[in-house]
Amino acid sequence: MKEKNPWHRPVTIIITVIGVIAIVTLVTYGIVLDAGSSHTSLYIYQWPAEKDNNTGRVEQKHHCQVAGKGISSYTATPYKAGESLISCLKEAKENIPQKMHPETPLYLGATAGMRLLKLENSSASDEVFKAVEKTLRGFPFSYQGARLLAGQEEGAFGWVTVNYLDDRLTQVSMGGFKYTSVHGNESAKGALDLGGASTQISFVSDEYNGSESPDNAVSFRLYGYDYTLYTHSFLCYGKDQALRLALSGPTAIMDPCFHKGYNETKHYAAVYDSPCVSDQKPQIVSETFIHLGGGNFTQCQEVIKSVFNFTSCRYSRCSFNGIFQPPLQGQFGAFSAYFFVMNFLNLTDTSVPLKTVMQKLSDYCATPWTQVCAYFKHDIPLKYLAEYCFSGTYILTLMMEGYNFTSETYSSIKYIQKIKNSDAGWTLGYMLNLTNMIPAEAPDSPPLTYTSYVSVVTVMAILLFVIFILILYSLWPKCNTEPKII
Ligand SMILES: Nc1ccn([C@@H]2O[C@H](COP(=O)(O)OP(=O)(O)OP(=O)(O)O)[C@@H](O)[C@H]2O)c(=O)n1
Ligand SMILES: [Ca+2]
Repeated sequence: MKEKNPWHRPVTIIITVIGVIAIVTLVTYGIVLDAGSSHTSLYIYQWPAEKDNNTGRVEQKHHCQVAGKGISSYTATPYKAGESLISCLKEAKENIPQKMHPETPLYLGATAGMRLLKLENSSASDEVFKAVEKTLRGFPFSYQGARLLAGQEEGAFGWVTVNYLDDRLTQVSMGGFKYTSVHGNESAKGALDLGGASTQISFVSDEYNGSESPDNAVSFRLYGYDYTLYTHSFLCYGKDQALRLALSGPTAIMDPCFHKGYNETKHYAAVYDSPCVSDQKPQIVSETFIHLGGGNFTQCQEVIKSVFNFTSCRYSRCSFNGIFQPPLQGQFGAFSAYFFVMNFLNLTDTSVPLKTVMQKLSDYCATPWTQVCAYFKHDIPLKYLAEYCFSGTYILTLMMEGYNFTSETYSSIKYIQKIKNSDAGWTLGYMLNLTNMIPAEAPDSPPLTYTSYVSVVTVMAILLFVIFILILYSLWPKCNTEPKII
């Protein structure tokens, strides 16, 4: 008779299946959509399920870039704002085990593009949110809302993300003694986020406790430490809106921030249909203007300086436009467009002296447009390509003139895109906050990363399985080979 394979026994199969399911369900997921002014991104995060409220480390599992522009661009056809999200949501379904869909929280946060639309046409912004909500509710996840983030939240959650991923918020426990590796104000890292329509600066400073300009203060208690964060979001000072501000000045015809030889006919509407510049629209009949490049870094700096107002400050000190800012302190992580632009320009190394950085940017701006085009046109869309001289100059001017970094403190900035495979940005901090994932008090045990947690659980599951098989084997009825004595 054919010997029965023990793997075919129902009990073995059931135990194996339960084991596999147990490993899979030990992971929890969360989805955040970042509805930015220029585009929307979907992020899937994962973390060990048993550690929701403790030290579990959240990691980015998947990123999907929604095709097309940001949701605020769909004012004429709001339903298309909803439709634009479908393909990334389908990707999310594929990337999260089906069983986990109903308990996966789904958030959408909109930033400066929708802030501007709300200012301009509040009912149009409501229509876009309705359309987006309809799409999100049509997916099997646990929909938690689509809302407009305040500039302060955007800045503060970006700061939380950077410091969480950098392990700057936790305490480490070793052999029963707790010691603090890095904590509190001295070691927290500031966050600089540059979007298309707004820009955020957030940092902790010993000289800021929130009493001066309280609107700029955000207080947290995280892992047993109190933080009072200074944060400000400048609406209209993201790089796309700042370009409009610069273009709307008197130098619109010969623009030193574009390469020599650049010559494009543009619609005035493309510059002025934004609340950031609508009051500056020239009273002329013509619908178009010719945008000519001058390719001069120094003149470009002057044009950009003119978009900042340094004349009045009713506080002890200000950045620009009369906004309070305490003295800069510590290291800074600069992400989003700060990274995209400086990475393209090959200028992310901040140990290079600022003077050299400026010289390199100046050389780049002076390169004729035909030469820039010929070199990069196969890799970079022409619209992006045309703007890098402006964007690089804007970044340096914003940092040096706006935020008061100096050639000495420039090296305290690090241009970053990802930290440990998770993108720097507000989305992770937003989700950590809404899922109560960062406790106010310090946990007793040291944090375990998601990967090490799953490894430990997998090893334990395999061990248990082996023990189970051994027990089963020992209880198995055996053939007695010895001759029976009758
Ligand atoms: N590889 C890339 C990707 C984006 N950009 C530009 O970077 C800017 C900002 O992008 P992002 O940080 O994604 O801004 P949003 O989140 O869309 O805008 P906001 O935060 O202001 O809502 C945009 O001008 C975009 O065109 C770029 O130059 N290179
Ligand atoms: Ca953004």
